[in-house]
Amino acid sequence: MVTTNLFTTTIYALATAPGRSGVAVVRISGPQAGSALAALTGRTPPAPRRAVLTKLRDPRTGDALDDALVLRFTAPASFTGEDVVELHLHGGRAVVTGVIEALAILPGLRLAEPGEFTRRAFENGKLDLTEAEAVADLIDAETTAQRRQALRQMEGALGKLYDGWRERLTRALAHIEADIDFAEDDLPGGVADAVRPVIAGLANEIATHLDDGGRGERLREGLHIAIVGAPNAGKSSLLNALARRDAAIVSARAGTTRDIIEVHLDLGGYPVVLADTAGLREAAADEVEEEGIRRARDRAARADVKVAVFDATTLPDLDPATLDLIDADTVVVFNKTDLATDGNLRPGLSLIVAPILAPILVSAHTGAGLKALEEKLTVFSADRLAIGSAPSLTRARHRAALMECRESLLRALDAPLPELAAEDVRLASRALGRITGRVDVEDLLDVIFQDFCIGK
Ligand SMILES: Nc1nc2c(ncn2[C@@H]2O[C@H](COP(=O)(O)OP(=O)(O)OP(=O)(O)O)[C@@H](O)[C@H]2O)c(=O)[nH]1
Repeated sequence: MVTTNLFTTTIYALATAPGRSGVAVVRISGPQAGSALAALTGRTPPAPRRAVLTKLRDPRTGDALDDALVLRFTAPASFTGEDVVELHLHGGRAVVTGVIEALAILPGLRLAEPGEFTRRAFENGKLDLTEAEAVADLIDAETTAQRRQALRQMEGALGKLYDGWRERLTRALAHIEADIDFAEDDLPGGVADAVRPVIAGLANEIATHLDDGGRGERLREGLHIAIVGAPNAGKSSLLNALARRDAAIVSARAGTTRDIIEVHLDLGGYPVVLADTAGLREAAADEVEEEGIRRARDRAARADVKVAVFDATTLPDLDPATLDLIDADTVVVFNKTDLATDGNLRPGLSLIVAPILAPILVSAHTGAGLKALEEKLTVFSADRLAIGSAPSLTRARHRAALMECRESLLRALDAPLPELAAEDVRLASRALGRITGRVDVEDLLDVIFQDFCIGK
């Protein structure tokens, strides 16, 4: 990775959300940042890291643009590693537009691309790639658990773990290469006994790290929960009650929901994508409903957790198609308990015997039992998403690189010649280096940083 200042152009962008706000921050980064500030204030820039209230003027007309708080950081002690200026403006549209237009005419300055500030921070050696990704995750974090994971990764937890592994591989490689250089005879034989446990141990650690149920990736995206059940069981009503808004259409006509309806919820700090699905029945009214049922089954199969809804008024009959979908990842719900009788509930409850599947009695109409349902879903979410003491990988690209690394290590252990083992260890080390961006990642950068917004 390059650690000197690479860029000759200076970039600027609104770093806060567009639109009207109390304060809007425009960020400028690059060698012209200080002179851009001088052009707007008509004075020499203030001392670094001291907030100063100053008048900003259009350099062409002298027109006052704002009374702003300005802050300057000098390279390399800044977020990007370059000279950086932050203009804390009054967040009116005309103020922001005036300042952006004034910056646009200054020589050597241009509007930043999405993610370009963070990309410069990476390219100037201020962040590794996992930390840069965590900046995007922190900005996107909608729940407490997501924020915690992003902060931990931004502070370098994942990068340090992979760098530590890479260091161990570098030492193992040196050992293998020394064996090759100093071997008296050209005897066949793979990895020396001294190095073997290091490589095998690391392959095991990587396997454990990979075998985490995808919790880091799921925590970023949200746990997928699908509500399934017979037509008219009250699935849409339940989704609306949990979302506290009318996201799905409710009607007394069976087969109302035809496609998947999704809502994003925060359940006890965990992000959840709750999906309403078409009611399961054999005889679909038409091909649209048939397709809806196919999608419902598909969603149920892919969901992390299912909520199987039964209409309590039809107990002790249990819809067989819904029963079929129940497994250990299912929360069973008897809905419409406001209408159900003892004659329905008592025999109904005795039907589902596994304690983990104990039905929760709810009424989407009165709200009875919804708290218990939310609590149960929160327990399921915590079980699948809670972050442990070791950091979790958070992206498919981390997973792919770690699998590649592990495969190379296993090959190294089986290699018939030390030269071949050395090559495999080199490949393993390179796979780890690609996660943190320590080696040849030029092709990845556009993909990674395009997910950022402008100004980040
Ligand atoms: N009394 C009572 N009625 C309910 C309850 N939940 C749903 N309903 C009614 O049951 C009917 C069907 O509700 P929906 O939420 O549309 O059921 P659904 O399972 O989504 O139906 P499909 O879209 O056909 O699969 C509507 O008339 C609702 O008002 C409940 O807890 N109590």
